Amino acid sequence: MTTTELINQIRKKKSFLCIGLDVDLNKIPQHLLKEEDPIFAFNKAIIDATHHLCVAYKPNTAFYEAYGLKGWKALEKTIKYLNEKYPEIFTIADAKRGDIGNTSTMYAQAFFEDLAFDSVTVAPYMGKDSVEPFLAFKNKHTILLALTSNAGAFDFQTKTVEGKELYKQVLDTSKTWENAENLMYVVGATKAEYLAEIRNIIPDSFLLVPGVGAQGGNLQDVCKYGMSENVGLLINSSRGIIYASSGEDFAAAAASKAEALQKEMAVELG
Ligand SMILES: O=c1ccn([C@@H]2O[C@H](COP(=O)(O)O)[C@@H](O)[C@H]2O)c(=O)[nH]1
Repeated sequence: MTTTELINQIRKKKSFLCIGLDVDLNKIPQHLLKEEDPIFAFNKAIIDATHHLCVAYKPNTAFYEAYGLKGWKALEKTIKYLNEKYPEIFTIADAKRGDIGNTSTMYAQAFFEDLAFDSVTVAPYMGKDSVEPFLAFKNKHTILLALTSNAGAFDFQTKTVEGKELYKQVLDTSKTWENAENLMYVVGATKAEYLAEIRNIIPDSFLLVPGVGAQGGNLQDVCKYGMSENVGLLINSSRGIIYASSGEDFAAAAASKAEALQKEMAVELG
């Protein structure tokens, strides 16, 4: 999907909501456990109930890898279902990959070609040659970790190196890489006060913003400091939406949580 198509979807749906599909078999409604593929059954119900309220879904691959082959198969079925039934949806594999060049190429093939995701999250710390193999894919997006939502972000990302915070070095340096137009960045909603300075460095780039909901980030603050002319935001909520109820009504309950966020987003979009 191109960035222009994503922006059009945001305007049409009045939403820049990304729903995180972080499926934990201990948290999904227990009646689904008798299904042949409980993870896919859960995802399908959530997607069917919420697709009109969001523009993106973000399965975090850890939640699938944890269940071995059956988890990976459920991930494969989920992305295939999204691509076939809801091709207008932007898809994010939250996999946080990145390695030496030839290995990164294989990761990129896995997520962009085999699974056919629109984007993948990538860690920047192995540098240019670890990220450029992802950037080489046309109309695919590499979402680089810039300033993450967790407390550990302060261990390295905000430390000053050669007169500049490390996350700012990531933003500045990555802009010079080949096919940098295919970059987006992760900035945690819990770090909203950093967004104004981040926008000075990358005024137009799309930001994936996790941390609203269960982690306590605030949507209005993110919009105040982070919204760009073309919106430029995908705000993610995972647990806060998908585990709204553990009963038979789980999909409807998820839709109502998603709708509450979508309505707040519509206000922000004006
Ligand atoms: O900085 C980051 C980067 C990624 N994440 C991921 O986003 C979701 C958040 O889930 P919630 O349940 O809404 O807290 C999850 O997959 C994280 O691994 C993040 O939280 N922060």
